[in-house]
Formats: sequence, C-alpha cells, structure tokens
Amino acid sequence: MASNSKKSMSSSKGFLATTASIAASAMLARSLYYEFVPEEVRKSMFSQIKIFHNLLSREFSMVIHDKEGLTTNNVYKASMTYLSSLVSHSTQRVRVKQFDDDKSLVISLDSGQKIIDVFEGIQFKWCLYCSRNNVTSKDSDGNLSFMLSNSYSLELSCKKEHKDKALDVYLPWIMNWWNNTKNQNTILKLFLNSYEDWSSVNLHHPATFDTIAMDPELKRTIIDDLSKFKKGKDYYKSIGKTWKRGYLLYGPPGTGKSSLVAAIANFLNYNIYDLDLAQVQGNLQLKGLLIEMTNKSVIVIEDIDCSIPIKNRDSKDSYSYRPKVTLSGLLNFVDGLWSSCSEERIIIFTTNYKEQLDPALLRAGRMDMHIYMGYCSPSMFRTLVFNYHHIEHHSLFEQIEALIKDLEITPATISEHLLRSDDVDVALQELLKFLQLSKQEALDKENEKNKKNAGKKDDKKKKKKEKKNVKNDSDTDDNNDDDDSDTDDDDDDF
Ligand SMILES: Nc1ncnc2c1ncn2[C@@H]1O[C@H](COP(=O)(O)OP(=O)(O)OP(=O)(O)O)[C@@H](O)[C@H]1O
Repeated sequence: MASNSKKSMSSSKGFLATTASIAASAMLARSLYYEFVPEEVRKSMFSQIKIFHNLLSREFSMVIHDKEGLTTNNVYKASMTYLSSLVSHSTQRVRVKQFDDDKSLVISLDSGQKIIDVFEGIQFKWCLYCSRNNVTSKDSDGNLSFMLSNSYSLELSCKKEHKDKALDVYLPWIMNWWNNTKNQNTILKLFLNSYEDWSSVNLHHPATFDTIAMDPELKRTIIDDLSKFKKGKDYYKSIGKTWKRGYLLYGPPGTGKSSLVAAIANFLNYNIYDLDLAQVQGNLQLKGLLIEMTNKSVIVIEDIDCSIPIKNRDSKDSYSYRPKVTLSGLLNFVDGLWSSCSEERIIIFTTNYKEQLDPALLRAGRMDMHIYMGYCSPSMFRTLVFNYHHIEHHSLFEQIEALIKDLEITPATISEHLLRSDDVDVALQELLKFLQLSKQEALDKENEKNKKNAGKKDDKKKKKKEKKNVKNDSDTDDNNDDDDSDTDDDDDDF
C-alpha cells in the first residue's frame, strides 16, 4: 500500500490544491455539525473500521472496507460520498460508482490515488485501493464458474497525535454530513459501460410522461404498470419472482423510444445504465457489469437487433460469427440466476425491427410489455405543439391533422419543424408547407407506382396476347402439318 501511495502522490498535486481550498471553505459549517453526532452513529461507525497500530510509524491509519459480507459498509459509503463532493469540484476525470440501497453518488478514484483533506487545520490523507477477488458461483446444473470481482477499501491516515481527532471528530462529522445530505434530492445519472467499468454523466433528459407523445391509453397503461411495479416489493416476494420488469420498445426510428426510456427513469427516479454490448468482451464480463449495477435502475440496451447475433443459438453459423456476448448470455443477464442478485430494476430493449429478434427474447415473461412507438397521430401532434409552444388550439390544426393522418411522419420530424421558430404561427405554417409537400411527393410516388404497375400490366397483357398468337400460329401450323401429313399419307396411299 505504501509504495502505491507514493506513486500516486505526484500525479494528484493539482487536485490537492483544489481540495484544500474547498476544505477550507467548508470549515465553518463543520464546526457547527460535529457537536451533534448521535451516539448510535458513533458506535456503529467504530464497528466498521479497522485500525492499524504501527509502533514504528509516526502515522496513525485505519482501513474502511467497502463491504461487510454482502452489505455495503456505511462508513465507506459516507466517506466516498464526502470525498466525491470534494472531487466533483475538480476537473479531473473520475469513475463513478453508486451504492446499492440509496441514490447517493460516489466517485471512485483511481486505485492508489490520494486526496488530502484539511479539517480544523489537520491534514487527513485518504487513499482508495482496489483488489480483485475470485468469486465462485454455481449454475442450475451444478457447474462452477469463476469470475473476478473488484473490492475497494479506503485508507485514512494522519499524524499519530491526531488519532483522537480523526476518530472522535472527523469521521463522526463525515457520518453526520452524509446523513444530512443523503436525503436531499440527487441528480439522476446516466451510466455508460466501457469494457468492465461503468462511468457516468448527469442525466438531464427532460422527457416525462407529460411530454411524450403517444397513444393516451397506452401511456396510461405504462404509467399504471410502473406505479404497480414501484409498490410491488411484497407482491414480487409473495409470488417468488425477482423484483424487476422488462419492456420491449419497438417502432421506426424517431418515434420516441429513447425519450420514453428517459421518461420512465424520471418517473421512477432511477438512474439509467445504457449498456453497449459492443463494449463487452463476453458473457462473463456481462455478469460483472450486472453485479456492478445498483438497485433502482433502468438498464437499457438500444437497438438490440444490432447488438446480438440473431437466432444464433442453434445456427451452425454461430461458430463462424463468434459473438462477444451470446444470446444465451444475454438471456441469463435478463432473467438468469445472476439477475436476481439485485432488485427494483427495469430492463428495456429497443429495436426498430421487432420481427428480426430471436423468439427467445420475446417469449412471454421475459419482456413483460411490448410497446409499439409509432408514427405521429393527430393527438400526438397536439402533445408536441403543447410541449414546444404551449398552445392547445390554432386555426391551422385541422389542416395539419388531416395531412398527418394521411402520412407516415415520425414525431421526431414534427418536433424538428415545430422547433424551427419561436413564433408558433411561423412554425405551424412551415410545418403545414412541409406536410403539403410530403403529401404531394407521396402522391407523385403513388402515381409513378401506379403508372409502372399499369405499364407492367400492359406489358403482361401484350406478352399474353403474343403468346396466344404464337400458340394459335403453331396450332394452325400443326393443323396444316396434320393436313400435310394426311396428304402425305394420302400420297403414300397412292
Ligand atoms: N413520441 C415522442 N414524444 C415526444 N418527443 C418525441 C417522440 N418521438 C420523437 N420525439 C422527439 O424526437 C427526438 C428523437 O426521438 P428518439 O431518439 O426518442 O426516438 P427513437 O425512437 O429512440 O429513435 P431511434 O430508433 O433512432 O433511436 C427526441 O429527442 C424528441 O425530441
């Protein structure tokens, strides 16, 4: 550990300066807090840290592991959340990890990286360590499989003379800070995978069920389904099912599938894990990513038809394809044993081509709801106008809606036109022109097609006629031949 720490010191210099100034500005608030640390917080805190007594060193240090068995250690959570609040002010790139049972954001530093926090004039050094452990698991057939899992620990150290301050004031202060901040509203996160890690950005997608344009009845059904799911902990337990739900969103591009995913996350107040299967090296890594995800999350795999080889399970061709993640690996991910290691999750697949998916993915019970996102209807148009211009009536609505009924226009295209001007009259005029033009183009195409078809029909008729004529000719010839032969015969007879 010591050599690791030394290595990382130099690389974190710029960051330390930022941290120090933040720490100084937080000082006043701290002194108000730490006097009110409840006794039970202090007691449970001491059970979660390991103190090291090194008689030869002039430093005091303690280690806080991320987990005790399967439960995440609260002191670790609090410390990491606190450190992340310091780090989030710096510009350095960090990886983000979130804890299982609450929404507190945690930024995990690179292993070995140090943070120095100055508290009441005392320097406290924090260092994060990561170790890889072998985890053994058994599948339903009793086969053993092994995988590597990361475990983290934080080391806190300071001069020996400040040991009491660290244990009696600094750590309890952090615990108290955490208890006070964790109930505040947090910003949702969008997690993206790169190989075996997740990184995140803030999710600021404004889509809600109010702004999604879709069939009102279908919208109500989805909202009811999600509400039932959210309150369903006991229900899922009573029926012996993992507390999760699967949705398949399908339809042409630009009909709002991604927007619906964001609306679902905003509705449930869940983070989104946007799983890119192309980044995953194999089924084992997929399991690893699954384990890293937290409860209360929406997992989305976009364009599932492009992500996984279609119908690859029985096909001999699958050997030549060699997919990184196989269909069976994905099915295990969706509802295999490993998927039950967490709860309160929504899994969403999106596709433009539902008919191309392997039936195994569509099987009843795997994806609980199949939701079709279609072309814009008049009622969807009204939702979009209201979103962008906050109006419910306009003299052009009737004309526009009549055209929308006749055309296959995506909500994305309508949105794009509505956004072209802040002036609703201008925007709707432009949209009307565009729709009229589209209608004209559609009519021209139709006419062209009809002409072609008519041409083909004429050709066919012509060919039929020609064939008939040829046949008639040959029949006549045959008859003539017959006549001839008769004559010949006659000749012979003669
Ligand atoms: N049903 C809808 N309701 C509201 N806005 C929509 C809808 N469909 C599309 N939009 C608008 O069009 C944009 C693109 O739509 P979105 O990305 O959600 O479509 P998609 O179906 O996921 O497309 P793709 O299949 O290409 O990923 C959105 O940002 C949104 O502004």
